[in-house]
Amino acid sequence: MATAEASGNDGKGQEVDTSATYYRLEEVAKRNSLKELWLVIHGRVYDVTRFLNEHPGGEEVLLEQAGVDASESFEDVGHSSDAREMLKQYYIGDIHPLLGILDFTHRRCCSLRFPVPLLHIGKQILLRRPC
Ligand code: HEM
Repeated sequence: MATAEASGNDGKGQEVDTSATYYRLEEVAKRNSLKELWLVIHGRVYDVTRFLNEHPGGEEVLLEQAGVDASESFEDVGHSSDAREMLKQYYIGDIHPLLGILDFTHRRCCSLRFPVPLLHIGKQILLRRPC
C-alpha cells in the first residue's frame, strides 16, 4: 500500500483535501473471502466485508466479484443512485493510477510469455523511495 498525502487551499478560503490511500490490484485480489472482501469499482477500492449480509442483491454476487474490478458488473445491474451513494461508506482508497496500469500490462505480458524488462525497470523507478 502506498499513501500520498497533501492538503492545500484553493485560494478561495476553502480547504481541499487531496489525501488518498493507494492500493495495488494484487493487494485487493488477496481480500477475496467472507472474512475480508474488497472489490474495485471505477478505480476505487471498497471494503464490503460488513455489507455482505446486507446487500439487497445477495452475498453470492459480491463473492463472485471478490478481489477484482467489479465496475462492469456493478453497472450492468443498473444500480440506483441510492446504491451509488452507499458506496461512500465502504470506500477505503484508490487503485494507484500508474501502478494499476503497470500491473495490468505486466499480467498481459507474462500471460503471453513475452517478458518486457523495461516494464520492470519502470516499476522499480516508480517504487523507489525519494532520497
Ligand atoms: C459496494 C458495492 C455495492 C453496493 C453499495 C450495492 C448496493 C445495492 C443496492 C442498494 C441494491 C438494491 C437496488 C438498488 O438500489 O439499485 C442492489 C441490488 C443488486 N446488486 Fe448491488 N451493490 C454493490 C455491488 C454489487 C456488485 C459488485 C454486484 C455484481 C453483480 C451487484 C449486484 C446486484 C444485484 C444483482 C442486485 C439486485 C438487482 C435487482 O434485484 O433488480 N451489486 N445493490
